[in-house]
Amino acid sequence: FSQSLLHTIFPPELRFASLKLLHRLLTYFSSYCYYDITETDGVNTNELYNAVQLYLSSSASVSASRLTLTRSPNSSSTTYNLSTNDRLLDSFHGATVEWEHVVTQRHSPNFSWRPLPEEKRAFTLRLRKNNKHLVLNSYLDFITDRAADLRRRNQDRLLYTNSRGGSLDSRGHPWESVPFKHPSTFHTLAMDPVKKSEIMADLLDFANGEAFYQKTGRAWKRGYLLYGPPGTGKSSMIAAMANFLSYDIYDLELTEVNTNSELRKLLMKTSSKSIIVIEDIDCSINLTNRNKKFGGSKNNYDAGGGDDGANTITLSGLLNFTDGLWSCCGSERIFVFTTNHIGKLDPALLRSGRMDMHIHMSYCTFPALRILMKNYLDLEEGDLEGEGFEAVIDEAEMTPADISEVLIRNRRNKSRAVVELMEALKIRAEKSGLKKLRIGNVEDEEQEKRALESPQQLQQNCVDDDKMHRT
Ligand SMILES: Nc1ncnc2c1ncn2[C@@H]1O[C@H](COP(=O)(O)OP(=O)(O)OP(=O)(O)O)[C@@H](O)[C@H]1O
Ligand SMILES: [Mg+2]
Repeated sequence: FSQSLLHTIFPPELRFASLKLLHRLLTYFSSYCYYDITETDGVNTNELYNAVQLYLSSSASVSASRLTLTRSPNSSSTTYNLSTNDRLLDSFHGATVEWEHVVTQRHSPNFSWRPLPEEKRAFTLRLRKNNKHLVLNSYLDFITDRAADLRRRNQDRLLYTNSRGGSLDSRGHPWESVPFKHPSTFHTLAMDPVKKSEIMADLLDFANGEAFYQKTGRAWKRGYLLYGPPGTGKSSMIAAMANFLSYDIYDLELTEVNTNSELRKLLMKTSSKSIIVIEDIDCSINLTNRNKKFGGSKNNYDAGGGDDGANTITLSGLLNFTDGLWSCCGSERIFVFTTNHIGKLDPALLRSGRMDMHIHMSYCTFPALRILMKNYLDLEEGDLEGEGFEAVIDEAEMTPADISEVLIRNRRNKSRAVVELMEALKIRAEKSGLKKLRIGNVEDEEQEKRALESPQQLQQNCVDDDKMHRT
């Protein structure tokens, strides 16, 4: 009505100015004030938007009349969202507020640095002016806490990966995510119980240690290095950690990252309460020389700090990622590196304070075997006594993965499982005993042999040796 009135009264050049004035007047006399919480601030995603969305989805499921329901692929939880431009009333400490979900089409600019989403989304919060102090202080904090709580309790945790190789999705995220549903827990993890409870206590200490980290001036993060042969449960351990603390996992594929600055950007886009994982760190990139640029020319040396202009990723870039100023954007982060060969790693990665805990995932030990037997076959401690497992298990050097293979195969017949496992262990123990014996003897006998044997015989021995090693 006012608009058409304006059109008739004012000449075109004054219309815009008078419209603005009218709007101001209306705002001035209105008893409400409005807060827009947009999905992005132009560059970064707005955490508050996500928090409001989650918070409203919990109360929306009961009180709103029209909702948008979504379920992402593989997820087991439904998300309720306010439909486009729909409203919802909420009350906080006796004050009533109104939320509206505003979605508008974006007029795409002719030129943009990166793809922008087609729609602009925002929540608008309307409340009475005299309740303003409530919102600015406690209501928004309340929503953020509540959302974090909800996320942890009923939403699937997420497994993120940077497999897209540096390109961003339509919302500007470098990470892709799927719901994380790995069933591994500390209960199912077969390892020395004492070491296991040490790790669990360490994790709990970390998660509850905000005040401690604050007091000591340390960034609230922790690093674990898991090392050991393949199939000893390094990946299972990471899943167990995530399930234990209810953290999200960021699985960082280093080979997909081209520059140090890309690495930094990836880090900036991780959320708190998360585990950042780099698997097989010795294989991802050649991390032997701290100063050398990988893939770049050999004469090219990095000054030591993270070099932005470089087209390659360096060890110092990686160290800055875990350790430098950037590592504490956000908080409550756990870094986990895994490797099969700890000897191949640069000492810079191993020095104290960098990776707080080095965890050796060893071949299956007797206490670990007991856990596997209990989980796979429901055999109690007493059932294993007198079977003689203790005598061979350490010698056999079988991984928990190998052992669980045997147990799965025979899970319907417990006694056969025990017998078959015993056989397998004995064979392996014999072999590894033989191997050790040979290695021990090789040095003493080598010269003697050389003197006695013909060149052909010597060659044959080498082939046999090689086969033995491979088996
Ligand atoms: N300690 C363990 N406790 C229980 N199960 C285990 C353990 N170690 C291995 N397994 C079983 O073996 C499989 C392989 O283990 P996992 O992927 O965790 O090994 P890994 O150490 O990460 O190996 P890689 O070095 O090859 O990545 C798992 O699916 C799991 O079922
Ligand atoms: Mg693994």
